Amino acid sequence: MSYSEILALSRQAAAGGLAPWFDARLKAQIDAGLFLGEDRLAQVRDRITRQLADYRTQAGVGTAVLGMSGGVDSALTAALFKQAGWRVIGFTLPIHQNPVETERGVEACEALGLEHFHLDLSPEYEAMVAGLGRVDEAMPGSDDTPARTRRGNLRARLRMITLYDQAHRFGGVVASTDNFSELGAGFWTLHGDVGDLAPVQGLIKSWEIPWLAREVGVPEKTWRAKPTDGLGIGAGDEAQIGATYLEWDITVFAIAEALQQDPQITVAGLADALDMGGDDHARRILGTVLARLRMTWHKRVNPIRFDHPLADRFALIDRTDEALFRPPVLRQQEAAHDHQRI
Ligand SMILES: Nc1ncnc2c1ncn2[C@@H]1O[C@H](COP(=O)(O)OP(=O)(O)OC[C@H]2O[C@@H]([n+]3cccc(C(=O)O)c3)[C@H](O)[C@@H]2O)[C@@H](O)[C@H]1O
Ligand SMILES: Nc1ncnc2c1ncn2[C@@H]1O[C@H](COP(=O)(O)OP(=O)(O)OP(=O)(O)O)[C@@H](O)[C@H]1O
Repeated sequence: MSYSEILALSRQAAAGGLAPWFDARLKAQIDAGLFLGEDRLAQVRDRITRQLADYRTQAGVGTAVLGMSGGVDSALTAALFKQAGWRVIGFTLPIHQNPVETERGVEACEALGLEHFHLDLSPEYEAMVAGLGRVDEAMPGSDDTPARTRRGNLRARLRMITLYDQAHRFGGVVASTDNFSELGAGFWTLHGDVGDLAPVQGLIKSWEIPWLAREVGVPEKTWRAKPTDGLGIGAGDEAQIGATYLEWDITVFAIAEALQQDPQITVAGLADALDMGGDDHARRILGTVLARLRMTWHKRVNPIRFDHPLADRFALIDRTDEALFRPPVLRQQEAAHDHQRI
């Protein structure tokens, strides 16, 4: 795998390359196998496809619906389902969208051989914003970041209402398109972005997502596109997150490495443990990453569950499902076995 390939696919090269600490760290992480080589990524792709195919036959469900935004995550997710033999139905659901994004979504449906529906949800969105205005004038009236974020989340949730309705109509499931970088950043909307099966949730956005997308036939225009939430909140994902996806992924891996070396490490001790010295840019990005992780931990365990005070009810139902009902591809033993195979 080439270092320059990672820089190109992550779009970091176009942004002027990496600052010194990130550059050195990326090279070390490539050597340590944290950034997977292309042969390993091909195995990852095959395993995900196999799991999706097994789930399809074992769970007795073969149709997936998903929103096609014109971005790489949805196109890759659709392609993986399709390769695993699913019927895949892509929905372009613009809400005051830049038409270029919608066109890319349509093009990806065509290139990947998906069935396609188009439904402009702008009127429904406007009605909802106006309706909320009856209890809260900020919703239609304010243009500050909190109001824009709330309206953005509303857009994501309106799409999800639509997709769940259509999944029911077709007797299928909603494919989830979220990735590992977004998971860490809390960069998705609760009850807006997360569907039923999430095949790319473990993959990093800077490298694994675009690499796999290119491999499985997602149009180049899409895997090269600037990542954007398309929710009208800010100027693209990276501007909103405060780091490029490559910087984000390197930093998250570095924090995990530091924790592995010293499980007692504190947030205050991280910059020194990571040898950031006087590199202000690296320290600033580390601060951004830590702040986002801290602000969003709860989203990653949503809903926060409080067990029965006198009995372990969740373990009880989990053991029952695992022993009697869960499709074999998801059972712990099978997953562990499958893990060893690759
Ligand atoms: N301590 C706590 N414990 C448990 N739950 C807590 C909580 N604090 C807040 N919450 C809950 O969390 C909610 C906030 O989370 P949420 O509603 O998700 O909203 P939010 O945190 O605003 O997350 C959405 C962010 O993701 C971005 N996004 C959205 C959609 C797609 C994409 C994309 O690019 O793919 C990105 C969007 O730009 C925005 O920055 C609160 O309203 C509250 O209900
Ligand atoms: N206009 C849209 N039409 C249909 N679905 C959409 C639309 N916008 C967003 N979505 C759905 O919400 C998910 C998250 O949105 P997001 O904008 O992050 O797209 P993406 O596919 O992740 O691409 P990227 O982040 O690279 O732009 C998408 O994957 C898609 O399933």
